Amino acid sequence: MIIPIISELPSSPEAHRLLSASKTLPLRIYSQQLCSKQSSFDSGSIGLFPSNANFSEIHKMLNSGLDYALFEHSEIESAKNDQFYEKIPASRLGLIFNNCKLLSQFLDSNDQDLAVSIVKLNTIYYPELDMDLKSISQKAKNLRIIAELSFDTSENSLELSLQSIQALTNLGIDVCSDINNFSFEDTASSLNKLSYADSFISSCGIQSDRTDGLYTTVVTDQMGVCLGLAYSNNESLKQAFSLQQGVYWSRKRGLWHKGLTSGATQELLGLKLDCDKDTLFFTVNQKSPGFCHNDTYTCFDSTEFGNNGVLSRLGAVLSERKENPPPGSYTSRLFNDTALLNDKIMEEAEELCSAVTPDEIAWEAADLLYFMLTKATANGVSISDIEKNLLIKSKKIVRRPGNSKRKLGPEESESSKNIDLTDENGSKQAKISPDSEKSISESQSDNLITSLSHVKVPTPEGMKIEMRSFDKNNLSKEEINQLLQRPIIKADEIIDIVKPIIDQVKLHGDSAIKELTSKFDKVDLDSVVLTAPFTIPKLNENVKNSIDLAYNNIRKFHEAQLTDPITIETMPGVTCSRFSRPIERVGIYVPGGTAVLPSTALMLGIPAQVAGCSKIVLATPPAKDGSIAPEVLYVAHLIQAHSVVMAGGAQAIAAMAYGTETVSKVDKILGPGNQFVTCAKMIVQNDIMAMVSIDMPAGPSELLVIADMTCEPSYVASDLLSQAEHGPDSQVVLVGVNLTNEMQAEISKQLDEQANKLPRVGIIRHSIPKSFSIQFDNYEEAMEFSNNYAPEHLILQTAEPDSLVPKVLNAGSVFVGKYSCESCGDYASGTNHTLPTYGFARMYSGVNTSSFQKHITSQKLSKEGLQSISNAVMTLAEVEGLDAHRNAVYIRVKDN
Ligand SMILES: NC(=O)c1ccc[n+]([C@@H]2O[C@H](COP(=O)([O-])OP(=O)(O)OC[C@H]3O[C@@H](n4cnc5c(N)ncnc54)[C@H](O)[C@@H]3O)[C@@H](O)[C@H]2O)c1
Ligand SMILES: N[C@H](CO)Cc1c[nH]c[nH+]1
Repeated sequence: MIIPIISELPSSPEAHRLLSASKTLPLRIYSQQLCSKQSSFDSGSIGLFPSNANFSEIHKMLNSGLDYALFEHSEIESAKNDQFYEKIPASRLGLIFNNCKLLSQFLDSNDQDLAVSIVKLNTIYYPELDMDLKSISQKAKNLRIIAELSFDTSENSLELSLQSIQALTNLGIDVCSDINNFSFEDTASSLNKLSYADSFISSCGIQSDRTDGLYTTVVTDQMGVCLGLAYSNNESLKQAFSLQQGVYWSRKRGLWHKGLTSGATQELLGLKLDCDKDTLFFTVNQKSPGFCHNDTYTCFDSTEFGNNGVLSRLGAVLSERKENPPPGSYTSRLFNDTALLNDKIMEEAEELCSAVTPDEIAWEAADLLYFMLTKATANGVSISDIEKNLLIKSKKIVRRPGNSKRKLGPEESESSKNIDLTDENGSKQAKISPDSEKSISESQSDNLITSLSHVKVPTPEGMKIEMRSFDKNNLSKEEINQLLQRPIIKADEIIDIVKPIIDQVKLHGDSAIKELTSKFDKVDLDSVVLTAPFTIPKLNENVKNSIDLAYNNIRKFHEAQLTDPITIETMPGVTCSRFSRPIERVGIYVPGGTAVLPSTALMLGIPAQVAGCSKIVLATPPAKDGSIAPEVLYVAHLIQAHSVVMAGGAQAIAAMAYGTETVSKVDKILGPGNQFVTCAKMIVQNDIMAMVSIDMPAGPSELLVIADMTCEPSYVASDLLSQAEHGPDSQVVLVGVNLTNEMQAEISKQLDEQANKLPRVGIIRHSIPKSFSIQFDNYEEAMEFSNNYAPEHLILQTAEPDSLVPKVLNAGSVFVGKYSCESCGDYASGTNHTLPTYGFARMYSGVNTSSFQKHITSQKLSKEGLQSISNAVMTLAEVEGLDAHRNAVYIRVKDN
């Protein structure tokens, strides 16, 4: 390929055109002077330097994307600079030799690897006479050899020069020459210049493998999205190169300047050949609507970009929003509100740091990408600009150690026993001192207000795992209110994911469930439902006995919740009663994304069975091998489930809400789950067509422990960890009543020690920094805080825990005294573990027997009863202007 040498900035339109054409070629050489004017380099840039050049400058350039640094070999030799070869990495070094002999000698005597060599051929070159060059090209297999032609520009010699270029190309040697030796003008030869387009053709070495002699041409955009296939020949290629546009050879119509009539032109950005030089690769900036004759962006997908081009599409949409902001567009709002955009970037970055599972990480990374690209677009930076920088960074020869700018080193925490949560901008979030006096200065409090409930920085490995610690005496009312809040859930974004899933299941039933299960759970199901009787693999005896014990206790407690009908005579002859009836068809969701939960199957199935529901449908995600855990199947058998739906997430909820070919429709759906499950429950509950109700909205698990000086520190720590291990968003709270610093330090030590021995310590490193302890002076204040927080689980580890129970106003379930650990309630004591979270304990109860029942009232009035109530009913009906109501009484009493 031809490699132009560029020594000065273009001053004429022709020079500009030559320069921009040079940038489409794979390589170009810049003088030192031009190199020092560039802060970053396009891919394929080579710099020409004297041997006494400042090496730190050259390093900077290599770090900024310069591909190779070139030096005159003779200068290095004469400078006797022994360390020269140590200064530039061999893979980025090139040497210029004055003739073939010198290069040959260098190759024979020097074990120095080179990336590039340039051999100066000072006259018109006749390859058939130069045996040296032939032998060098065979000898130097891994070395790129470039011949510098000093053209004889007399008219006859120009033709010879083109022949030389072609002959060198055939030897696998590139040709470089000063860009001023070329011209795009038709009259190039009369100007004593070489035609740049002809030189390009002669040097590219393309050969057709087709009978019609055309060159297959792959066309992509800057992001590598394939737009389609076209054909070229020498004529079209010359046009493409000289116009810097997409010009091809149509097999039907001949020369085809893409978009000349439709306006969908292409700016040519890059031109290269494939490995065996029979296919061209054009990189273009495609103008709208696109490359395809069907007016789509690519020829391969009717949806414009297809899956491969999602980032391209996002880039295009962002640019479009910037140019033509539609009213009410959120992106346009971000363009105009830099502070909001910066806040969103920080928020999403923190969420990405907190993400643990691959799904969460992909989700959060996508959010962050959107906001990052919005910032880039707002400032005129395109995705290909970002890619260019990634490429430059990948070429760095000197790298920083890669330490974070955040002060989170273990040494620092060891020495100061403080965690200094300094954010990327250097602003303090909160200074935490577990063993020393807690204090939050005035100046910190502003930051604290935004960060108290939203600390998302996980504890790095090797650092002490500890909760943030506060004293209510150092906090304002507003700060205490901040602590009571749970993290904000991004409902809109989750709805955008869940709604299409529900619609898909509604529309395509079982086949949609199979498709979604394959997508999200990576399981290909043959059938969606297992129907009773179930085939249960043999269970370990101890496991089976434990499930049986739990079943009996939970059943006893839930049977006790069955209520007798109420019958009462409100007035003589007026009898009112209330009785319960089971909800006939119920769906119970047993989560299974990160853990198998037979205990949740017990907690939901037993009250349903006790209530007498006639059809219990259990849904749970299948394991990777498509099976359902034997423990869950055993529980399904114990609770006499009608069927097991082998699906999870929103698709399982939709299937039970609407029914499919094999999944039975239900009247109520109960059970916990992740944000997709919860969102789907909320959506189907609001769809009148589904006619389905739900138990309650659910969120990540929570626990609040109230402890005084009589508590056992190791028990407190173990309880906190038992809920912190559920998920990265779980929150645990220690409410201390007059705990000394020593006691707090002991609980903190126990927490760290126990956490580090747990297999789920990775999750705990996320959940514990989101958790906190807070100290109060008395039980009243502690209870008030707990009631305002409304925890899912409340543990009382105090001297007289029973005395605090009457003061509990809001909580899902209470665990009284130091032996009542929360785990017992999770599995086997008898109470239910499906409980309201997120503060919903203020108005919701946990799942219980009545969750599976409805209560029906009835009444019976005697003649006397009607007589005695009639005046009141008719008067009130009159007040409301509802005469038909009044008349129904009047017609009965008028004759008496
Ligand atoms: N409050 C309680 O009583 C209680 C009891 C047990 C579990 N939990 C909670 O339930 C939750 C269980 O969550 P889980 O994820 O382990 O199981 P899950 O069964 O709730 O969710 C798993 C399903 O989510 C779907 N899903 C995953 N990624 C998705 C995506 N990107 N888009 C759409 N759908 C996707 C998949 O279909 C998968 O089957 C946890 O938060 C846990 O703390 C609460
Ligand atoms: N603690 C959970 C309710 O928040 C339930 C559970 C299931 N398995 C263990 N625990």
